[in-house]
Amino acid sequence: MGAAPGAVPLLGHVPALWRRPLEFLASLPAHGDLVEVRLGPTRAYLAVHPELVRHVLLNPRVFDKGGVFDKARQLLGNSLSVSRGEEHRFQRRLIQPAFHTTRIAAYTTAVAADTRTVTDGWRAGEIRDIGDAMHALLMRVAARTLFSTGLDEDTIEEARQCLRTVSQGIYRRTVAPLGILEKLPTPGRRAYDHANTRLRQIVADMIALRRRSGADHGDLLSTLLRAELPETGEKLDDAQVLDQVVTFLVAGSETTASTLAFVFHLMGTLPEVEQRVHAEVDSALEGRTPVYDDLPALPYTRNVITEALRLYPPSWMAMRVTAEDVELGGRAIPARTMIMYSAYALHHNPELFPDPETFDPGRWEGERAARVPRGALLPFGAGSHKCIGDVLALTETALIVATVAARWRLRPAPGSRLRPEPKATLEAGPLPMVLERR
Ligand code: HEM
Repeated sequence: MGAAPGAVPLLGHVPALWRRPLEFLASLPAHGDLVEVRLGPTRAYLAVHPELVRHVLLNPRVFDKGGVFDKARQLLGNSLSVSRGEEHRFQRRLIQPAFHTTRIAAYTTAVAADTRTVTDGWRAGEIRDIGDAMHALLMRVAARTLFSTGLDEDTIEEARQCLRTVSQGIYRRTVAPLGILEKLPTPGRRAYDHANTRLRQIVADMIALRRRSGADHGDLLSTLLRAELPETGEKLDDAQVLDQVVTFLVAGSETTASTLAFVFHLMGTLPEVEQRVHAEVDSALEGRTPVYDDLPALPYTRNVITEALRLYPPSWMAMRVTAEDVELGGRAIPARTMIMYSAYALHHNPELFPDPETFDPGRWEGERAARVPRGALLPFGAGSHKCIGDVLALTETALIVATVAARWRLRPAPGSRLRPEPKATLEAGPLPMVLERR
């Protein structure tokens, strides 16, 4: 157990966390398994060792999603991501079947077609920002997964703009940076309120429409509206479904879009990786658009995605608050102490991943994959709050990568450089890429 160096008077490590959070977090494993970080007058801890992180995440009663999540609740309602204890168990049991693999195969039947529709609008030689392009595509895919064909183009684009504003607003009001600066006046409050109201209205309209028609469209919304606990027959009411759907949009869109942007950037800068993906996609698909059942034939593509999630985990940091006095990593920690864990710090720790800054999809093959320590790879968290959308996100990502890679080669525009931006999610930042037809 050690303390992070470089605390400044009064603010402690807040300036370091605020100005260069990724570098700061990645530097902490050198100081112990549990590292003390000073947030102004408050002591917080970063759990560094994967077993300590697991211990924190597998004991949600003691390491509670308190504090910041109370604020998130005002914004997201009492949905899966913010509920705790009994309420969370109830919601998770109701909702989990909606994310069963058999459902995911059905939700994702149109991913490749949607990707084709979007990329058919691309022109060879033009330059597009890959982050923007993937966000727009992902929003279309998310709308289809949730609402089948229910949303028109303009509304999807409007929802996307609202979602951007809402996600950034939630981040500013809850996490950034660790609740300290949240007390400062935040510009754009009105824009946030407007975007939040409009986004919820769009989703509420879809729910009302679906209730009136009563039809099962086989999408995520239909599944949620019909979900019921077998023993009690309890269901979610419309307000609860609304909160869950908005949460899925907030939790699932930028994370998945960022992953895709990183994957295409990495492929564009590493020709040997790109060639292997192209060869695999060409031989597995032979010109067809991919579906869920094709994914087992794309193992290298999956490893590229896993390795991108390791190097640039969209959910780069999260936290818990101790509900009582506890011992962690041999240290007595009082109740109401913030315990952080960072997928970024884990994934960039040379003790866990040799040569951590190197993009190496081969880490996920055979023997080498078996040598990765338990809990070292954590892009989707762990325990009862583990990402419910993990398989959906990986499926959508693989289908989109395969569909795009079958026809396009994306090259970084001259002079562009990757500068990951740790915001609500770890974003790829501006990344103009030149589109070339294969
Ligand atoms: C690459 C894409 C994604 C990444 C990296 C990601 C990451 C995560 C992580 C790390 C957590 C746990 C946070 C914590 O421990 O506090 C989480 C929770 C969650 N995610 Fe995801 N996620 C992704 C996509 C999605 C998608 C597509 C959906 C839904 C459609 C989704 C819905 C959720 C929900 C509802 C929770 C809260 C679960 C609970 O508390 O029971 N995520 N996600």
